[in-house]
Amino acid sequence: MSHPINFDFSEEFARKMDEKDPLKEFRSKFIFPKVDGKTAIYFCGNSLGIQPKTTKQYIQKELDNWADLAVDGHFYGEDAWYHVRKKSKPALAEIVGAHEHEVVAMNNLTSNLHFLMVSFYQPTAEKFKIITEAGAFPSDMYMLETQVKFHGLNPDEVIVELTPREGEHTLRTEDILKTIREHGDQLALVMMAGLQYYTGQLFDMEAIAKAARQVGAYVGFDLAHAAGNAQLSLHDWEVDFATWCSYKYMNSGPGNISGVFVHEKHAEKPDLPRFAGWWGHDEGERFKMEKGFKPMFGADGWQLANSNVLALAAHQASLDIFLEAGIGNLRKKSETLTGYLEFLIQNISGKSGVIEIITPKNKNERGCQLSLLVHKGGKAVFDELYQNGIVGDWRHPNVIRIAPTPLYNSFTDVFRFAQVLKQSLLKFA
Ligand SMILES: Cc1ncc(COP(=O)(O)O)c(C=O)c1O
Ligand SMILES: Nc1c(O)cccc1C(=O)C[C@H](N)C(=O)O
Repeated sequence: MSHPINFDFSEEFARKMDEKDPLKEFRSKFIFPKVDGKTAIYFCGNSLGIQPKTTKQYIQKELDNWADLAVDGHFYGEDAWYHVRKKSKPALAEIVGAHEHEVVAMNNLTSNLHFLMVSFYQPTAEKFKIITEAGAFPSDMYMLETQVKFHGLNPDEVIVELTPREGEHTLRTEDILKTIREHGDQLALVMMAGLQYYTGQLFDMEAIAKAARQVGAYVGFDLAHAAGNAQLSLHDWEVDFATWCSYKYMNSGPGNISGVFVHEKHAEKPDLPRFAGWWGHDEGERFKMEKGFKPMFGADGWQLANSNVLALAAHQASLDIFLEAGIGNLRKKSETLTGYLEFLIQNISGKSGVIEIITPKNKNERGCQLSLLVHKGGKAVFDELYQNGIVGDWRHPNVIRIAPTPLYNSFTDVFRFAQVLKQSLLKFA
């Protein structure tokens, strides 16, 4: 069992923590952006992860293959593109806690949400409701709203939003489960974030999946903020489906490829509705160019189009770093790093309460991100942080999100952030 760490306020403490950090070398594998010509302290991996130094070389290799082989690159060479999707599977399976046949990298997150809804939202007169969290990321809201309308239904009658109790910022698991049971008879689907983008709350996906199953509803998660951040066991939790993006904690580049998980219990259901394309069709017969869609086994059967090779190359550069670091080791450091950030912020805000951390205190209910509700001078405080080279993000109306990532952030980064925060509060709050 690991011992709790006695955090302290000195720079010396941060330096010592960095010295003994078993993952400290990983920082040097990344390129840090600059603010006003100076290297930034980057806490925005929850929006866009930074670039691994190896990304260029991974992409260059595929550019060379393309230049040298052109169309032959699909079938020849050590990394023939026809099978390129297989390469990312071991790392993705480890990151989300799945079997390799349950995951595949493809498309973008919002597109995948729509495609998975086609399979897992089949409303009937009896079972038609969808439970989701209130204040979900807008793309998810628009996706649900338009999916419901596509079935000729009224979103106000179908979508049940989970809201925190009066005076609280996050959801209680017991309330989520109660809502699932209350709507059980009419519930078709629970479709929500695994980790909420605004509050940083990590939901108890295992309990939610179990409750949904007990009332005969499917369960799917948007893991944009959870994949590569929290430890996940999608297979064991019996989640039906999930999807995520790779440009946040997975550092694969702006807008880069998404991933999907489909539980193996759905691996061989050719009759499950889906919007298909040739890349989901049995790969042994794909080039027969015949009528009659035969889905591939598992998540691969949800692919539509041939793989985006350059996107996958950038993705792989980052996944290889993840495999080397190990998701368990990353999570261990992450808990300590975020605990340290919390400790320093609480001390700075003190009795004034000018900063309220709305992310849950319990480490099992959060990832690396802390969401700071700034009660006074919020935007000015945020701007001051930025002018001092600290990159977090501002989320309307009054939240600063700070996400120290275990791959490339240090304890000293967190210490420096706290110092600037203290100055900024003195000036503006
Ligand atoms: C929770 C969540 N859902 C959806 C999206 C949209 O993702 P994309 O634009 O990659 O489809 C994001 C981030 O932009 C997100 O954080
Ligand atoms: N993808 C983004 C973009 O192109 C511009 C600005 C922000 C984003 C994001 O990904 C936002 C992110 N999902 C969030 O949690 O705020």
